Formats: sequence, C-alpha cells, structure tokens
Amino acid sequence: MEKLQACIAARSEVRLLGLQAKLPQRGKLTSKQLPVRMMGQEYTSSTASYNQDIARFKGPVKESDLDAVRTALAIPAPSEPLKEGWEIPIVDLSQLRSSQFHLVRDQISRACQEWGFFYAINHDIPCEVFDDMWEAYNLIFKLPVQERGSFDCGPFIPPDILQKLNEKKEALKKYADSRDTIRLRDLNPDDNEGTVASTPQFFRRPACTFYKALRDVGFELLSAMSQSLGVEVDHIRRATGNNEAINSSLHFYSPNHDGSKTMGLNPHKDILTLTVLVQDETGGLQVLKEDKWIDVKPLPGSLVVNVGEAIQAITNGKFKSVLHRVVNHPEKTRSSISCFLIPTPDSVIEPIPHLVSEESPRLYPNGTWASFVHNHYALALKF
Ligand SMILES: O=C(O)CCC(=O)C(=O)O
Ligand SMILES: [Fe+2]
Repeated sequence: MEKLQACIAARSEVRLLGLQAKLPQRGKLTSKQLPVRMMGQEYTSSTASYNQDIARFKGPVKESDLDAVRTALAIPAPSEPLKEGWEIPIVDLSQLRSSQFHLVRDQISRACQEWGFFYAINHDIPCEVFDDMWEAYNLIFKLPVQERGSFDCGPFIPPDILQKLNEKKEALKKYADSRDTIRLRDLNPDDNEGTVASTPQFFRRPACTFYKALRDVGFELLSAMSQSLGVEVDHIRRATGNNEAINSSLHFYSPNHDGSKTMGLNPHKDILTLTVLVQDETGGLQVLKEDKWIDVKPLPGSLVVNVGEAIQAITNGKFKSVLHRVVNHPEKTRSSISCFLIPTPDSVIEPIPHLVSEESPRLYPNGTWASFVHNHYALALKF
C-alpha cells in the first residue's frame, strides 16, 4: 500500500513538473540543414564483414536514414518546444511479479514501441545499495585524474572510428560535451574481485552489489519484453549472448553558468542491448519524441530504462532505440550512473522471424554484434 501511494505521489509530481519546463534555446540544426549530398547518396559499406544481405539495403539515403547518420555523428537534432502533457511511462515492477503481470508486460511493450524509454519503480533494490554506490561515486571522482588510468577504459567506440568521428564532429561544429566521465568496461558483478579488481578497493563492494542489482532488473525486463513479443522468455538474453558482463558510465555534469555552447551529452542512441540508469535530482536528461525534446524528470527511487540498438534490430524496429541527450543545468551539477547490458561481440543479431513481413521488411542485415557496431559507424563515416 505504501509503495502504491509512493507511486501515485511520484506520478502526480511528474505530471506537474512535465508541463512547466522550458528549454534554453540552443542552436538548431534541422534535418533540412544537413548537407544536401546526404540526401541522394547511395549508402553501401566497403567493409568486407558486411554480408551479402547488404545488397538489399542499398539505395538512396532516405529521411529515416538521416536519423542513423545524425546519431552516429552526434549532430544535435531539431530542438522544439516541449509538447505539453507528454510523460515518460512509469512501469511498476512489483506488478510484474503479481497476477497482473500480463498487463505490465503490455505496458512495457507499449513503452518500448512508443518511447524507447520508461521509468521502473518498485524494483525492490534497498536504498542502501544506492547510498553506498553514490558514496563510492563521490570518492572515485575525488581521486587525482592520473590515478584513473588503471580502471577508466575511455570511450566505448573503437579508437580508429572514434578519431574519424571526432574529425567529422569538428567539421560540423557540434557542441562540446561538458562533463567528466569515468567508463568501466566488461564488469561481471558476479565475479566480486575479478573484473572490478582494477578499480579502487573502496569501490569494489558497493559497485558489485549495485551493478548486479541493476543488471538483474535489466534481465527481468528482457524476459518481460521477450514474452510480450511471443517468443521464449530468454530469447533476447540468449540472442545477445547473456549480457552477464556490463559496461558502465559514471557521468558528472558541471553547471553551464554562462549559457555557452556546450551540452552535457550530445544526442545519441545507445549501441547496446538495454540501459538501466540512476540519476540524481537535478534533471537534464531528455528524449526525442516526434522531433520534440521531452524531459526525463528525476523521479525519486526510480530507474530509467532505455532500449538499445540490439533490441531494435532483434525486434526489427518494433521496439525503438531513441535519441537522447543531457542539457547542463545553469547552476547545479548533475550525476548519473548507468548499467549497460551489452551483447557479446560474437552474438548473431537477427530479427524475430514473425516480426519480419512484407509490410515490415528487414531493417538490418544479419551479422555478429561486432560487425553491427562497425557498420553502424561505417554508415556515418560515409558522409
Ligand atoms: O546521464 C544520463 O542521464 C544519460 C547518460 C547516457 O545517455 C549514456 O551514458 O549513454
Ligand atoms: Fe545514452
């Protein structure tokens, strides 16, 4: 009952907050302003790893392809006023374990189709798990930067691709990212010492407990998503190689005091299976829906969940991986910690057969996750 009341209170808070926010008018770059040569060019890949299926994906770059290009180049998407009354869906996980589970599964499915984002509440993760992790977060950011070398793995994008992307971004005068990030790669939270051993001693225990809890919520959601799609409960997990090891970004966003041309995190999609994230109470995360940036307002006690590109490919576009960004607050700092469920590089990403039809032709060629990542960026680098 208490949980239910907290849930109702949280919902009304979101409704109230959802109507008020006004975004600072940052510069705009609409799809119409993208270089014209993108529009009529063939997009094919010169990469040997692209299999024969690519032939079916040749053709002029369509409006819908611009989204992928914009994502990979991190070009700010159109910035429009918020549409009043829109809210990110809230999923009550305790209901997933009740006799109402099928209703919640449908709700998750709708959220993944319409938003690609939702809040998960009543997840049963004790408050101390979050408190201990925030304490460890504060301590790890206090370490001298030189000491990070042993555990911060840097950007998740392969270095050669990253360099080329950065050159392109420079040319497109994107906003500078204004934040500090520590990235951890291939953590297996079941292996308490193993994969976290390179992190400082004070970080290991809280991190393992925290990441295990978030990853397990992620697993529960993958099961619900699979069932809602009418496939085996473990379909998405198996298809992505089980996702036992996770990646994580610990972000610290500084305030944007002078309204300068910076953005906390430029518009992007998550190139992975599923993201489960905690944010503090500052706000600034936004998701693009029908060319409008919608605030993912802080909802106390919630986890923010979003669909990654792997799920979009497995569901042949039914579940959406959507653009999102972080706008710095004018006065406050912001902190977030994400738990990224990532496919293993050799898992073969293919669509669920009944989601492919004449009306919904295949969106992606078959390939391993490693080639999927490569092709994702290779497409952008063509332009
Ligand atoms: O800080 C946030 O809320 C979003 C982080 C994010 O989108 C990412 O790391 O991919
Ligand atoms: Fe993201």
